[in-house]
Amino acid sequence: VDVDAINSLVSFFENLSGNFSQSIPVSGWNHDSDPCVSNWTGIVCYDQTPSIKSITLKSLNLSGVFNPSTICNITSLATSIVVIGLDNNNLHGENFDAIANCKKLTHLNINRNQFSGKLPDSLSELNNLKRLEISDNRFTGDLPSLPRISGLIDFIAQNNLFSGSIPEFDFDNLETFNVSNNNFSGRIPPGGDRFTPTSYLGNPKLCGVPLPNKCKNENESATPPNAAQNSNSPGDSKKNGTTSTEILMYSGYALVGLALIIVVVFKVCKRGKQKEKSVKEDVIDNYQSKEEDASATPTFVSNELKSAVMSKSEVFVGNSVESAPVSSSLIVLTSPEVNGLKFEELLKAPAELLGRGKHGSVYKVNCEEQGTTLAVKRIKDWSLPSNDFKLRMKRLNHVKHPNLLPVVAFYCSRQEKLLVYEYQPNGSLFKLLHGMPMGQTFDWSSRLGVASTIAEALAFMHDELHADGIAHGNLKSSNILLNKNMEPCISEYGLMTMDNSDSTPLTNNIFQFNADQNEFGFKADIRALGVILLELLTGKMPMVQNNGMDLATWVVSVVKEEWTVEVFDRALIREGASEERMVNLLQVAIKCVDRSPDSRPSINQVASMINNIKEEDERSIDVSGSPYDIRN
Ligand SMILES: Nc1ncnc2c1ncn2[C@@H]1O[C@H](COP(=O)(O)OP(=O)(O)OP(=O)(O)O)[C@@H](O)[C@H]1O
Repeated sequence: VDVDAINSLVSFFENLSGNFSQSIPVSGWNHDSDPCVSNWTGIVCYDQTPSIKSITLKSLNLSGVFNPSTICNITSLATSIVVIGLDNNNLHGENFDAIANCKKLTHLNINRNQFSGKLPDSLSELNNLKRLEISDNRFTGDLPSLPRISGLIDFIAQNNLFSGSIPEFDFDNLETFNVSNNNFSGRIPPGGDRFTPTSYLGNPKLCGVPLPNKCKNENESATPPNAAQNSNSPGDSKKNGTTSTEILMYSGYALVGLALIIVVVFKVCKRGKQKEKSVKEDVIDNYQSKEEDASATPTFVSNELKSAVMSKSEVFVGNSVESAPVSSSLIVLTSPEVNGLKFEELLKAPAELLGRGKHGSVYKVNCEEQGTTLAVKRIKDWSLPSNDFKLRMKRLNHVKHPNLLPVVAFYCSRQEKLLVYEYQPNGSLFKLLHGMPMGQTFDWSSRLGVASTIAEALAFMHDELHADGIAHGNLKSSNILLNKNMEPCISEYGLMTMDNSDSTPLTNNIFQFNADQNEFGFKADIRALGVILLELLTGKMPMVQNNGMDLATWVVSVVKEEWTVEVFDRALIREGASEERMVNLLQVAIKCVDRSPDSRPSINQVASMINNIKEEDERSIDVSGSPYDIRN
């Protein structure tokens, strides 16, 4: 790297760190070393030519000034840098418009800093920009004409103070778009409804689809459904000038609403009184009415079940699967956490809905007596003979693996089927991958660790249960839960009907397998694991993508076009994960999702391929490799 470039980089860093007034834990960034030879912190260089490819200095508590002129006015840097990442510091901006000279820039990330004022118009001259992240700052004023950047894929600008209207982006080209929590006003431009309301929420004067508040007319700004009519802020003259017809109309609505509320309250009171009466007559009714009282804590089961249980109250504790009659009893399997658990306690415990899946709902239930928190799954539409169910539970109860979440108790009657698990406090892999706040990273080695752990656990289960024909049947990232040590655990093994992603007809009864279906179940698990690997690699959700394809089909089509690197999660690219090993894992995933079940590898082959990649990753001291291959 030439001397001019080194001097400029040093002054760039001086500015960032407030002229070295802070001590920042970085190596290099001095006049005496070469950024590419001495591996300056946050610098990635090209392989062939010793020039700077990316500068990433995030979360270093830098509280000086980001002055792009120091680097973008130096030709050798301006024509080589593609990534600038400075997120999560305390930086202000200076000479920001010089950023336009860094013409090769594809990624600019300055999320979570202290930038204020207008975004410079020159930003829209960055023709190569693909991802612009400026969220959580204090930018004000109109957005520059960013739609001029034809290749922009991600625009992340939430939590600022931008105002004016949203420019007409080419929304079809955007993958991520977020302008929530700003002061934008007016109609959301055409095509903006490709994104969900969360991309726009928190802009009270914004209107139109996908937001619930409709625009009044062509040029009108927002009319939020519950907008306070007494707003007297400047610019609200239209609202203050509400016509008498409108006042009459709103009063009419209010009167009708009031009448409805009175009728409902009257009915509720009447019902409450009737209940009160029966309370005195019947113990079970007493229990029910208490539960229905508005002040009672919500629980998770129906009142019919409660009465049935309260009247029968059979509870079997310990390893009682063999001996217990199945109907109307909670069968507590071997788990020290829930020993002594009584069904009544479970039923009465406060419950909170965690989510509804295809096969039922899951509740978080706090059992104070046991000092434990459980997750109870209520299964819907499960017409399985109780004895088959009991047999399967018995078999599954004998196969234990540290990364497999066991059922700790279950209940099975004609009315209800419940599965009880220990509550896992750290959510699911799905949430970790797709529900994390922007910028929070799930790094490559952790992803590889998760992949290998799941594959190992699945291999163990397949080995143990192959002869019984019990595959997982519903493997997906929302069924991979993270325990208190953040280790992945497979949940719901062998309990559900299969997710029929292979479009092969299946029986409804998971206990009546023939040989082909047996094999099919295991092969379906391999495909499901392949999809999880693809989620880990791409960071994308498994469902249908914007282009109408599911994740596996999309990845395979991109790879066929030889655009392999395009599929990887940008967070991994930014982090500098080894492209070679990502490609290796991608190859494993593609084998797993092969359309033909017979062409898919066995779980032992998959586990061993992933382990090899992981071991290679651990061995490598990959400090000089170029992780970036961003196509221009
Ligand atoms: N033991 C548990 N601890 C913590 N959260 C759990 C537990 N079991 C399930 N959950 C969470 O509860 C939510 C609903 O789970 P559920 O299994 O019903 O959904 P799903 O996996 O999307 O669908 P399904 O399994 O029915 O096809 C999910 O977010 C899941 O991660």
